[in-house]
Amino acid sequence: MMDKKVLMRVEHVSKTYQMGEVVVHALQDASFELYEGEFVVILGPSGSGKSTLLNILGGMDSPSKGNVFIQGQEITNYNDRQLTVYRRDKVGFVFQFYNLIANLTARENVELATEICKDALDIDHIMEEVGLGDRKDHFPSQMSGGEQQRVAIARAVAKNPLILLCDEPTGALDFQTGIMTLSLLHKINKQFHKTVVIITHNTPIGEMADRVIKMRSGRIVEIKENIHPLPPERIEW
Ligand SMILES: Nc1ncnc2c1ncn2[C@@H]1O[C@H](COP(=O)(O)OP(=O)(O)OP(=O)(O)O)[C@@H](O)[C@H]1O
Repeated sequence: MMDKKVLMRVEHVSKTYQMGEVVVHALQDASFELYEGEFVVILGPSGSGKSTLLNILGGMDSPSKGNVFIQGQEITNYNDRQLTVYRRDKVGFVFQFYNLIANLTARENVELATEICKDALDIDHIMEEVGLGDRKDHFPSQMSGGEQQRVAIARAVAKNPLILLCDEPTGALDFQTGIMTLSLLHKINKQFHKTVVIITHNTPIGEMADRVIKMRSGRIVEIKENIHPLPPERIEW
């Protein structure tokens, strides 16, 4: 990384769930920073706390302990209204199963997301950038899984967020389409200088990241920097 400007800081964050008599430690004492323009993969097996961490980063959940900052502002102090604005304007979400609205076209899906946020980018430009310039008027059911995921990525990017949070974005796709999706996220990361965070249990995806945060049983067990991240096209699983 040339310029390591801190975008987010996570300090001693824990999350516990009370399940009757049992306390589940979903996340224990996580601390790390995310830099501007960085590509980060959070890697870990099922149940290791990845979604819990991503939900906290995205302001969808709050920690039981610890503090989270974005650009020096503490989001763990935000009230509900401030959290709504944070999720709406600052964070782009990409999910495993796309979560598109079935009765809206690709373009309308993107448009809807941008209508509620402040600094949205030009929709048609973004649709071109994700390779859907000629598919804008298709409905989700008329598109392949990979195309639907590209709409979801366009929707997240068009908001012009500070950070893109992606939850198993290749989880529902075959290998080839998965690689194309990762290439697109890589391009968005470089071209738009957006911080991208992917959570996955798929180890090889870590090879394309600037840094890999490894989790096990609710804890960060390793943070590894890749001096030479692999181009997504060279990843295999
Ligand atoms: N709302 C909840 N109530 C109770 N326990 C929860 C809740 N959410 C998560 N957990 C527990 O916290 C732990 C971490 O879950 P989390 O979903 O963060 O893991 P994950 O790494 O994202 O797993 P997966 O890859 O399967 O989604 C698990 O033991 C899970 O059962």
